Amino acid sequence: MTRTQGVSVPASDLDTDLAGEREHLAASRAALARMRQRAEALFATGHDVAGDSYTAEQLGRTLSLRVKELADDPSTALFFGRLDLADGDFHIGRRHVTDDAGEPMVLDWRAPLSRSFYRASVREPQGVLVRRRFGFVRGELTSFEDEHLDRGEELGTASRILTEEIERPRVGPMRDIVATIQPEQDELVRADLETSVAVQGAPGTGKTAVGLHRAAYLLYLHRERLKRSGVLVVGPNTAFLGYISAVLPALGEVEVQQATVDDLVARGPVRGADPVEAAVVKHDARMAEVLRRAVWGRVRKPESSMQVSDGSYRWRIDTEPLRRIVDEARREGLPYAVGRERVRARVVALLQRQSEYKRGDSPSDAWLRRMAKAAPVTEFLDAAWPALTPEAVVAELLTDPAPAADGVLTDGEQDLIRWVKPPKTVKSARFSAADAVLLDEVAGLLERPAGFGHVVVDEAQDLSPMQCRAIARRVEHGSITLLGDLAQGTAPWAATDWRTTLAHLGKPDAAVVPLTVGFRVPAAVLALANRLLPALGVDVPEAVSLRRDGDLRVRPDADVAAGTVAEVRAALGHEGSVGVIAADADVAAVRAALTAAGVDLADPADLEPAARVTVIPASLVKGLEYDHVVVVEPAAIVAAEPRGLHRLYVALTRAVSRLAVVHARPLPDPLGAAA
Ligand SMILES: Nc1ncnc2c1ncn2[C@@H]1O[C@H](COP(=O)(O)OP(=O)(O)OP(=O)(O)O)[C@@H](O)[C@H]1O
Repeated sequence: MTRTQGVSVPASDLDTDLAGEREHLAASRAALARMRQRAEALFATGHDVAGDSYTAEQLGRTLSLRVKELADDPSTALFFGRLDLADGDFHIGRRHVTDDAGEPMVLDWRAPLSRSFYRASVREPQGVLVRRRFGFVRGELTSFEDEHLDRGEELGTASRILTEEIERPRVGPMRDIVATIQPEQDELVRADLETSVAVQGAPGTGKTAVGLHRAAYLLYLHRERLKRSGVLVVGPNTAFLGYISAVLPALGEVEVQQATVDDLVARGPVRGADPVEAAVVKHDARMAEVLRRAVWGRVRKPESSMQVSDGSYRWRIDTEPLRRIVDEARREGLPYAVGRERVRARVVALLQRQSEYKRGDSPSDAWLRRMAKAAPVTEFLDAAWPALTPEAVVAELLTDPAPAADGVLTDGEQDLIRWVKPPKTVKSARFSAADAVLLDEVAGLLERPAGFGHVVVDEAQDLSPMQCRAIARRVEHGSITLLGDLAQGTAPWAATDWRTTLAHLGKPDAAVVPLTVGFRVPAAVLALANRLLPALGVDVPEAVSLRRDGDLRVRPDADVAAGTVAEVRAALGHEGSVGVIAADADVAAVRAALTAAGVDLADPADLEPAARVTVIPASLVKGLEYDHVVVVEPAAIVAAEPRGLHRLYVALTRAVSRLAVVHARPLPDPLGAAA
């Protein structure tokens, strides 16, 4: 049963220790149940104790979240580690558990003291005498592993419990890694709230895991502040967001917003589509200047004086003061819509001064409001500083780009974005996904959006400059954790260096930190994928796999469908999930072949599917992983798009244990040469 490493104690002592730990686990579980009961009782009486309905609602919300947070999932370990320090020992787990007297039974992994669990080493023991890691099987404590740092014992990545955790078959959505966060990951997780950082990591180095744990850590440390502003996780698509959606709730965090960039900028349904060449222009950083001109180009120099009557008197403001008001407001650098109201307020202030002078006392608030809405004031504003909507600005630009784009975009680029058939009204315009990003840029010029305290951006290599700006607007006063791999960039505008991306995100000075230890892809599989790296045109460090176990098969087969069925059948002989990745256009045929062969297929959108086999288009597989991956016809995946080799690199690096490559056509060059 129990085998601890590096410790020379008799087996009976180990058993005693294990029994003691199990007792502590049972007592902690009971204490947690009592904490939950107390929270539930409070929840039930919340309405009676709250003074008014608003407070009752707030209190009810807080308490119901608290009840949710205190849920005990018997299948996961309540604690996974222990630190023996000179002045006592502490169990480290997913959340604080206290006994009835308020004494800690389990420390939250995010507490300052828990840091040593992840970082202490023989060289820097940080006061730790012994670090103990626990092994669990289905929530049952079955083993532990001690490192006597005080005696120079240190396991590092040789830890059996770490190895077992990494090699555990994957089923269902992504899991948290609190029990086994590695020191270089922990450094990123626990960076200050003010710190923005870009993490360049090869496939499977734990970037997504780091980003999610960082969000949980920041929420723990800055709960109140971040509750007000919010934390946002941006991912590449909804399949990915579904896959990661369980991690933060498992860590007790149920209030983090998760969105794709498209969700973030959506103002209405996407009803149009762009040819890729047009999308490339629309996503280019120069569009920011074009749109700035399109908006600010609407401000006109006042050409005439204004006369306003309040029923008793007629007031007049000359052209010159009106010009001054407009010029000054322009120079103040306010958002456009705020500037318009500023101009209105200053015009009314001039009228007020005249009235005071004439009448000898201040006009009433009602008078001020009436003047602000008076027809001549609004007419003046509409001419000098017209009210705008993002839709109207973008529609006008796409109908006739020249006024705003001349000198910024070439004639050819203007032709690409010009509508062939302009819509009759702005309302009937069929805006595309790329247009939504432009609409968002304009909305940001008109009014500043509310910002988040922290934003985690995953798969960031695929963000366009304009998408980066959309995120930047929402995190101007907050910080960013940027996660990505330049080698996995598949968008036409994919980043080739992080500095440029960071600049577009408004965090030009953020550090770029590499992660190179691979926790997913076995060494043999990684060796195959790494052959593609020199052809990908980016300068990134290779991952070094922690996994020696995996298996790689390359299967030339004139009948790809039959070969795929055979590989899937072989895969089903092992435990775990099976992902079949094919070029998007081939997916239907692959599904049909497997179904005809009697293989049950899971719906890719189903997070806890009954069937183990999922057929997934290459374009949607980013960020996901399966125990066994079958890549169908690499040549077709490469041929499907300009950055097809990058797409293939992504597909080949989804395997946790085994990869099979089935092909009838020759393998793409970098693979074929050495296969
Ligand atoms: N410290 C760790 N302990 C155990 N498992 C880990 C650790 N770090 C990462 N993993 C596991 O390795 C796998 C890959 O992690 P993750 O998806 O975060 O990598 P990634 O760098 O985002 O990969 P990709 O570039 O392919 O999106 C996941 O199953 C994750 O749980």
